[in-house]
Amino acid sequence: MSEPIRVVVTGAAGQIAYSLLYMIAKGDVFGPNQPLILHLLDIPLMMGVLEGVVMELADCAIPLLRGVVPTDDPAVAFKDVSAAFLVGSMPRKQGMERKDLLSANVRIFKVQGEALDKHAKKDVRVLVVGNPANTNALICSKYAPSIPSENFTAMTRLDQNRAQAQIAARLGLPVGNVSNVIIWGNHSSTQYPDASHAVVQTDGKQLKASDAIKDDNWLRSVFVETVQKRGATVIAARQMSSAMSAAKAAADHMRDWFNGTAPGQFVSMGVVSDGSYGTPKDVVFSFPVSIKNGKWEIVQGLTIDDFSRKMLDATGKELEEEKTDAVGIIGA
Ligand SMILES: NC(=O)C1=CN([C@@H]2O[C@H](COP(=O)(O)OP(=O)(O)OC[C@H]3O[C@@H](n4cnc5c(N)ncnc54)[C@H](O)[C@@H]3O)[C@@H](O)[C@H]2O)C=CC1
Ligand SMILES: O=C(O)CCC(=O)C(=O)O
Repeated sequence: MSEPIRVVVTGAAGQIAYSLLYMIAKGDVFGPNQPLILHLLDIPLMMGVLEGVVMELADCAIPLLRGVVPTDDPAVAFKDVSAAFLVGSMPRKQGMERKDLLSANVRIFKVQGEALDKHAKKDVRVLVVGNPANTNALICSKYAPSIPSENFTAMTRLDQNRAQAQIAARLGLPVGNVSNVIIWGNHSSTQYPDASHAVVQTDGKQLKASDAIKDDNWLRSVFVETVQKRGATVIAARQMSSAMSAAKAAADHMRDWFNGTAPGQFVSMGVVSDGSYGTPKDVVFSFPVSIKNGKWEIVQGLTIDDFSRKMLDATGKELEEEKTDAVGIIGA
């Protein structure tokens, strides 16, 4: 067994963390041979609740979990961490867009960027879950200049998982038979769930998802809108935002980042854009990536048709606007 690594989860007393902590502690993310010490950050008001979470983690009796550090101090929370799940922030309520959370949440990511810069390992891998995730990740990275910007990512894996599930349901296939669905752009209702490069395994053969579905109209309308609006649909049903599925997606994202993707397979992550596919530079844009040796690379050379071009442009424009708003809020 290797030495324990330190992993921080912020918003540790909240709903997503309640599912996520167990997954991390039992080895779903860093593997069955990687012991870890969990750092749990929340706000002072939540320290009583967090104490209960710490008790439950102890009562899970998980051999890989070698220590738990509950705290309301970012300096303690980010000390020497190798991986950071930045969940802590306010979730939206019914009727809000995720960008309405910018004024409440973006300052959190400035403070946490500064704390990561001072206290975390320089190769820390950061996943921002708290909404609006893409722009929060960008701000976090800006305030952590000593950590490479490619170490900051935003979560669009939940959208990817939702998209795979929709295609699997449409074809009556297990979800594991669907791969390479792409989420482009923002984790918002402008995101572009794109099945045009997706593949499915059916009757022992690999097919393009669009050839199996044979309904391009559905793929460009109902499918896109269902995935774009799924977060709001869950809120309307649960009166709370998605949590179990968000935790699973966060675990999937970080596991693939640490372990890599299979040859030919790609996954979607919000990463600082280099302008690939004509997208705006220096916003956190979700792209298809492949991952090897802990490094992601944007998958290049995919065909972008006129429909896709419009969708990429719309979500890119929203990200540029959010960036301007965020800079305004932080500067104010
Ligand atoms: N990117 C994605 O796909 C998804 C993002 N989300 C977002 O994740 C965030 C968390 O959602 P939930 O866990 O359901 O919310 P929650 O309200 O149950 O928990 C949030 C926790 O964060 C804590 N918190 C607030 N400010 C903090 C700070 N400065 N430092 C540390 N902790 C802080 C709160 O005290 C609370 O315990 C929300 O912004 C939500 O919109 C949720 C689902 C999917
Ligand atoms: O939609 C929301 O704001 C709730 C959480 C979320 O981001 C999601 O479910 O996709």
